Amino acid sequence: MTNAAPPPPALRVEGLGVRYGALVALQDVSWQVSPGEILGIIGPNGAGKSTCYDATTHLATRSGRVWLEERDVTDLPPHGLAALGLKRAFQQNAFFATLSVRDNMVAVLAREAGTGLLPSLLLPWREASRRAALQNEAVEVLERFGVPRELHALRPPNIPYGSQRMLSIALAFGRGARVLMLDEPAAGLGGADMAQLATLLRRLRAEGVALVLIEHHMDLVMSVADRILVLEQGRPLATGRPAEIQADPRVREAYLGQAA
Ligand SMILES: Nc1ncnc2c1ncn2[C@@H]1O[C@H](COP(=O)(O)OP(=O)(O)OP(=O)(O)O)[C@@H](O)[C@H]1O
Repeated sequence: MTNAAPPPPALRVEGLGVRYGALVALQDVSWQVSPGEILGIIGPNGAGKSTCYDATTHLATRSGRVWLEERDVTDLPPHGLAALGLKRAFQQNAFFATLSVRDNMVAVLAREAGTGLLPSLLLPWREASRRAALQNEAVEVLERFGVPRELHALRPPNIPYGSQRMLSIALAFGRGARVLMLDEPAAGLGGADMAQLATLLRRLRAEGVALVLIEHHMDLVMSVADRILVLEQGRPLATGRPAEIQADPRVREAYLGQAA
């Protein structure tokens, strides 16, 4: 038997720290997530979960280092990280409210496909076939993320809330992600939508995507996550498998007890 080295994590962060003036919002936070793994990040309100995302995706001024696979990407800007496959969906839905669901998706796919304006102007027939291909791709991605075809011509504010959340994730994923970071995707979702979300997360994991999930909805995070990191007051409190986290008295005191 050979002792093959384990594959590198899809994303690794080390010693992340963020200050807002005198407030230390995040201090010495390290974690990693592998391809085909779901890491849950939980903690009480104000524990630093979203700040941890901002630090990872370089939306905040921070200390520490970030590696995507084996590449040190600490100094890359957020769009540079996204171009390498580190994608993030935000807590608030963010759409172009005046475009249809499908055209929102087309806009993301077109940006990622990155064809310049000049070829479009000089070769209009090529532009028409490119648009048709993007529209087909948009329909495929939307259906894959559980946004049914009958909603594609509507504007996002006019579709059911559960579909809006799935659309947000589809828009973040775009043409693909190595690492997908979701910030409270289950917020406001009811039973059937929650089940659909859990199925989607498991499917993406099975496809090899590394998922990071900030979530207050304990049933969801405990049922889908492979490992959980608990933050409290900007610091790591515990990491482990869901059952270990649920049994940890420090966590129960800091968070689960409070949530009960
Ligand atoms: N832009 C900012 N300027 C100043 N303080 C901030 C800023 N963003 C976050 N904070 C503070 O940093 C701390 C961590 O906030 P953060 O939003 O990361 O917590 P959280 O764990 O995501 O909370 P929640 O579960 O309520 O979303 C809080 O004390 C918050 O008030």
